[in-house]
Amino acid sequence: MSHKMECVEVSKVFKGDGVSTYALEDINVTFEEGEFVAIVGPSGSGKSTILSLLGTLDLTTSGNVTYNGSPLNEYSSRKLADFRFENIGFIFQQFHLLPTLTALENVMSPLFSRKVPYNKKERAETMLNQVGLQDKYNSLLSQLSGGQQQRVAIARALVHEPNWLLADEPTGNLDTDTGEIIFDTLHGLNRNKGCGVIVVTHDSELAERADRIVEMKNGKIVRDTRKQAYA
Ligand SMILES: Nc1ncnc2c1ncn2[C@@H]1O[C@H](COP(=O)(O)OP(=O)(O)OP(=O)(O)O)[C@@H](O)[C@H]1O
Repeated sequence: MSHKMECVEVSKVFKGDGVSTYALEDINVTFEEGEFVAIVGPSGSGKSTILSLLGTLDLTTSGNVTYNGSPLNEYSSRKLADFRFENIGFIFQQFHLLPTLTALENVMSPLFSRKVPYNKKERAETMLNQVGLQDKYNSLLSQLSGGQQQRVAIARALVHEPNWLLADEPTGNLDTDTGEIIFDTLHGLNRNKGCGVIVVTHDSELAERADRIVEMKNGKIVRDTRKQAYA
């Protein structure tokens, strides 16, 4: 099975107070299995919206998002939840972690209600090791720095070994050096695990490190550039 994701004639309209906003307008784009993609563009251009649709956190107004050719609009909400668990990991600018739990508990949290054929604690420890937090298993989230918290968020997003990691401004709240470490962590996971990464960023220097840059403006893709593999 291929893990190709595709937007086919996708539009997303938000209606409120009698005003309709086209967040996305007739988007056609394909993301190939294992790609490392940056989505850039001005504020309000539709970057977060496309990420939400790819991750099935929201539905299209028209058009379809397909996974391995299968249209996600036709999935029941239960099937979508399973689809997300199997295929999608999310990270956000604000981490969305639980401050009163430890790093290890946060990483294990997506597995709490799931039956899985592996040891949950060992899996969570492996993930924390991969992001360089092997000495922080039992630290409370509130005791960690912003960069460490984001690394916990990455470990949590990857704990179920998704085929895609979708990241919305994961370096937005961090200083430049920490942002680079986070970006390099994502890159390493992409290279070593073959997990596709789509990252929304305002930072054009970070975006330059991706294999492909998709540029958005006013709900449309205005440029799509692929480059040589990251050295
Ligand atoms: N829930 C919503 N209700 C109404 N309008 C929305 C909603 N979400 C997004 N929009 C509108 O859709 C457009 C695209 O928003 P989106 O968040 O995708 O942009 P963005 O490129 O991610 O911006 P930023 O870089 O500021 O996060 C904007 O005009 C925004 O105001």
